Amino acid sequence: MTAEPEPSAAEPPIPGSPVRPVFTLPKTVALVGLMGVGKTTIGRRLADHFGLPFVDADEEIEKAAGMTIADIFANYGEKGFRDGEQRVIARLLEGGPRILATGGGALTHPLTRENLKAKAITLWLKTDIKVLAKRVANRPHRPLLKDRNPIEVLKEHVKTRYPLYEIADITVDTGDQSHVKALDQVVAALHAHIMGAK
Ligand SMILES: Nc1ncnc2c1ncn2[C@@H]1O[C@H](COP(=O)(O)OP(=O)(O)OP(=O)(O)O)[C@@H](O)[C@H]1O
Ligand SMILES: O=C(O)C1=C[C@@H](O)[C@@H](O)[C@H](O)C1
Ligand SMILES: [Mg+2]
Repeated sequence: MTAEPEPSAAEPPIPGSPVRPVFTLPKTVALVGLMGVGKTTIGRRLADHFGLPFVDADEEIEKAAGMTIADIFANYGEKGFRDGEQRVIARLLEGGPRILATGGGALTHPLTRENLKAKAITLWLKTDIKVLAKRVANRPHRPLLKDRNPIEVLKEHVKTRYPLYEIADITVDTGDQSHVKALDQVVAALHAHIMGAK
């Protein structure tokens, strides 16, 4: 599959494209949800929309550890990874508003849940696991999928993680739509949330 080009801040709006509301985000927006749902790719577009910095917890963990996520899992196990992830997310929640893409399992750590809930607007990106299974197939960098059938892993995650994602302030089901449409949904949901909170 060819990756979609990342949006550029310098690009003019496409004539006839939907006009998205522009408003200010009072705090960091943290995207949570299963692997492959779009936290990174929609997160980048969301940051571009608001002119805010984008940070990806998975990338920051790799930078901090000086190794890939697969190697962290191999050397320290999932528990070691979650502890590192907890510290990195705590650091990323300090400072001004930004868009934060979390890792799919970040909310399994109680301190990460607490911290995200206290310091960010949490937004659960959700879509059918059949769509996710197609997206994550043949991507060897996710250690939890190594030698496993993606749909089986995703079914397990629905059972164990959906109750955790339910703590999110906002839920957006993006279906199998394009990134552009998914971004519109996310911006509209944030707008409604922030207006409702005023
Ligand atoms: N709404 C969408 N429409 C089309 N493709 C999408 C959409 N969302 C994500 N994808 C594609 O699915 C793949 C995974 O997306 P992405 O890396 O953003 O997921 P993620 O939630 O960050 O996953 P992880 O938890 O593993 O980091 C990418 O190839 C991305 O382009
Ligand atoms: O769903 C998960 O537990 C994971 C998702 C990825 O974002 C990475 O954080 C890592 O591969 C673990
Ligand atoms: Mg990601």
